[in-house]
Amino acid sequence: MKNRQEIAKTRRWVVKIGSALLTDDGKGLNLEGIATWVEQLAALRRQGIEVVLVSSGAVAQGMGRLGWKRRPHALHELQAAAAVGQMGLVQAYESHFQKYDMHTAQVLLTHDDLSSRGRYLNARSTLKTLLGFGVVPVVNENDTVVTDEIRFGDNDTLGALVTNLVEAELLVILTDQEGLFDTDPRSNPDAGLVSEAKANAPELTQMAGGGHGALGRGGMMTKLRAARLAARSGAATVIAAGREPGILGKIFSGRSVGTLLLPDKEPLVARKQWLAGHLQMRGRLILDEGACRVLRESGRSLLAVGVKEVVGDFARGEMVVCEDENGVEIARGLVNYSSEETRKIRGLPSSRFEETLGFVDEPELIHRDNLVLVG
Ligand SMILES: Nc1ncnc2c1ncn2[C@@H]1O[C@H](COP(=O)(O)OP(=O)(O)O)[C@@H](O)[C@H]1O
Ligand SMILES: N[C@@H](CCC(=O)OP(=O)(O)O)C(=O)O
Repeated sequence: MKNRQEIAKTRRWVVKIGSALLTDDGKGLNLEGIATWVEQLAALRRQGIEVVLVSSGAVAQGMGRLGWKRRPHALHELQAAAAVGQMGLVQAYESHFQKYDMHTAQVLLTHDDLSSRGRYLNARSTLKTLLGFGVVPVVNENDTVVTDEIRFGDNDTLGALVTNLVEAELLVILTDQEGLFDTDPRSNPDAGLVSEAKANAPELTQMAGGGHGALGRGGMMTKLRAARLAARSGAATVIAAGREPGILGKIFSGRSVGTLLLPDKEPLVARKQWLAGHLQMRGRLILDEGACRVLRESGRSLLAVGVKEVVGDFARGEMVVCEDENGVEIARGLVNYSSEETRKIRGLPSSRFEETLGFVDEPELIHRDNLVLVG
């Protein structure tokens, strides 16, 4: 994406709503706010945009339900509050989306889910399947099970990782400020709004250095970092005021609201670079002539039926090299089945996976989105 006019052409967004907005200055869950955001999200859906919602607010809502006045420090108490509060949070979203005949799905993620390759693929295919069914996934960190060291801590980072995961083109971070200012507007009334910048521009780091609000966790620094993470898969980020009426529609129509942080690369280029450069190869698949031709000429997914031999040990989600029978590398990709499973299903059509393995994941051995051609 190069400018705001291109936002209307995007098809998949991640929208993150922060604690600062959701918890109504500590007075419990901001149900009025939720009603207006859901209305706007439903309108986006009617424009053909698929949306993953990343919502904070579980801890604050749980504190309200348990009658606690102050945020506890003990991790187990925070985790208990989150478990109680998450119920209220998803209830609120589900009942509001129902008014628009839309379904929601609760998705709780930990850092492990996104850093382990196998779970990464699982989370990715579940989220994409939900989007395909027109469901709005409501994502939060799985506060109940995470330990201190591996907490995302703030949902900005989680929003960015989900953006990478589902290859969204836009990450929208709704917060209690109009966007990124050149200094913290809470402590400096003359602070000026940054309307547009490259996510990786070094001068932004100092601007975002202020603290965070009483209820939020990350402040602007984690939002800037999130924009930089999102840019790694070619997504743009808009940081904007959740309380401004119709804010999502304004962003969609290219109005100059909030801060637009642009990636350096287009999504496809970014993804292919990531696939090609950042992962260790774990094994090799030797393909027959037909499979080589299909990959080279039509850019389709690799099916097990075209695999002649499997070399090495790999797990689901790991990177493998695809070669022709003369050892010439054709492509690399993330494989949907382990080496042991692939040995059993090589040469077979996907209709026979279930009888052979006792289960079936994806019908493709390597999905074309996870495949990069070499040369
Ligand atoms: N340069 C800046 N521009 C805008 N806000 C900033 C800046 N530096 C720090 N902040 C603070 O970040 C807060 C928003 O972050 P946070 O409280 O974590 O919200 P959320 O819960 O929405 O993530 C603002 O209320 C503001 O005080
Ligand atoms: N997972 C936590 C949210 C963490 C949090 O507050 O993040 P943020 O909205 O980025 O300041 C919760 O639901 O309470």
